[in-house]
Amino acid sequence: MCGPGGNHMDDDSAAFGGPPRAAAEDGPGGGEPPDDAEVVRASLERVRRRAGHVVRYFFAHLFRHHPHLRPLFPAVMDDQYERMFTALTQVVEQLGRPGLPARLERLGRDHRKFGVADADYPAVGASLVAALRRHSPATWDAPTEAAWQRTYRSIAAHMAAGARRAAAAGEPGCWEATVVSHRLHGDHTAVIRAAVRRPYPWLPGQYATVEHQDLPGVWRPYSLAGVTVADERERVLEFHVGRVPGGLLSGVLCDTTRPGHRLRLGPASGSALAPPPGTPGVTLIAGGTGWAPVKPVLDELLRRRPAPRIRVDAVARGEAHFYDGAFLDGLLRDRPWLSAYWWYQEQGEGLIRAAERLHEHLRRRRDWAGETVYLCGPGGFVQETAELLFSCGLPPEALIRDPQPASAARRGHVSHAEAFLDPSAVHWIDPDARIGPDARIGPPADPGAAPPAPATAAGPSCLPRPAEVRGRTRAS
Ligand SMILES: NC(=O)C1=CN([C@@H]2O[C@H](COP(=O)(O)OP(=O)(O)OC[C@H]3O[C@@H](n4cnc5c(N)ncnc54)[C@H](O)[C@@H]3O)[C@@H](O)[C@H]2O)C=CC1
Repeated sequence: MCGPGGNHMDDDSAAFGGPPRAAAEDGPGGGEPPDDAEVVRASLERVRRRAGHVVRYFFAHLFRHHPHLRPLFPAVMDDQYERMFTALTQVVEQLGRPGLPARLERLGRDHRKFGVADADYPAVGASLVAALRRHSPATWDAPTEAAWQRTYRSIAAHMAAGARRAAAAGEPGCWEATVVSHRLHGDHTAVIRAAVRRPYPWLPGQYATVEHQDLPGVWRPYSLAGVTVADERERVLEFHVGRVPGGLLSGVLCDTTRPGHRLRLGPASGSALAPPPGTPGVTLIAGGTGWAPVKPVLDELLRRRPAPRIRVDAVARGEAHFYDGAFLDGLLRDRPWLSAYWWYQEQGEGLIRAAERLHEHLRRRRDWAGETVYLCGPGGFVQETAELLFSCGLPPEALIRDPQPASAARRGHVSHAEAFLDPSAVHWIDPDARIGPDARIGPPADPGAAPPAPATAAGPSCLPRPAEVRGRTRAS
């Protein structure tokens, strides 16, 4: 399915293509004869440079033949074109991987928020094949069409199965939420709290897709920065939204959102969760609003018995951009043993100066053995920090992160010219990567656990207040 209104890659990522012939015939989890995947991959590669035309044709075909589907998509489709082709490419790359059927079922579950019905899947498949056929005049043949048909039927079957399972379990297609508070920090980051009137199952580290009443059909993923049980019926969800230049939803969420506005939320998704129990030492590294998923993971770690050794490193583009300072102050006041550093660039310094300070600090550490690192933030920041950690000796499996895959830019382009003009045009979070091999799955939080006793095993960098931390940082 092409993610009607779906604007994040998890909505769209498994939208087309899918498990190979054997999976279609044998049911979820079947084996893969390589031919369908190979044929489909080669066929997609041939239209890559005409991707812009392919996706426009696809949507025109879909809406011409099935006009009832048009309202499921955003009014302005430009963004959707790029996302659709990115998603299509991503799924095709994953064909034959063992995790794909389960991923597709999660995707089908998530698509319930759009109001997608079982009957819509064949319509999407027919338009997809029509668009590919139209743009491969010299190479399209009967075996290619048959491979696409089988692949698509299989993916649709898995998605529909996931949707049916969620419905049978009584899960709503989406959660209606009401904004209860909105705070804008440094004209850049909004902290939004929204209440839902029914249980919202989630785990620290997960994200939810969000739609605002003023932008129907525009869904974006935001990490859950916390879910508070207000009373028996009400849960309050916290989101941290950084303004994305030219972004649709982030602008509305930062600038015009007010208490009382209505949001809709998809189910909590993603598996870059807290490290497993028994992890002796955890370093939490956040850049900008990458703090959002780190906050509940930290909260969960602090509840553990015995508490692991915890170090926090938060990076921001300026002192005013530490938007959660009050929370952090409180945390450090109550837990003087907690090691926390804040890194930011001075006025006039380049954007990456703060990251460079953090990197100098990480380079000096010698205690990576047995350490688990949770890393989140801008794609470039995550990439560079991950490379640094590996060079310090951290094994890849000890890093939990939400990476933006290196190939994201390549996948995101919808026209030949764009690929050359702006080789790094894709900026949105890649939720699909969260369920890839880089993400590690941890246990649910233990909300009943008591707070940890002050630890004596704190490292040498135990600093009680951000101001002191910043002073120390500057000196380093
Ligand atoms: N779960 C997830 O994967 C989440 C990911 N994010 C991502 O984190 C980002 C946060 O954006 P903002 O808050 O606007 O952060 P920002 O643009 O203000 O950057 C924060 C800090 O990161 C460092 N940084 C930024 N780009 C860098 C680069 N290319 N190389 C080295 N250091 C760099 C800078 O030192 C900067 O001070 C967004 O891209 C968002 O998609 C945010 C929340 C959750």
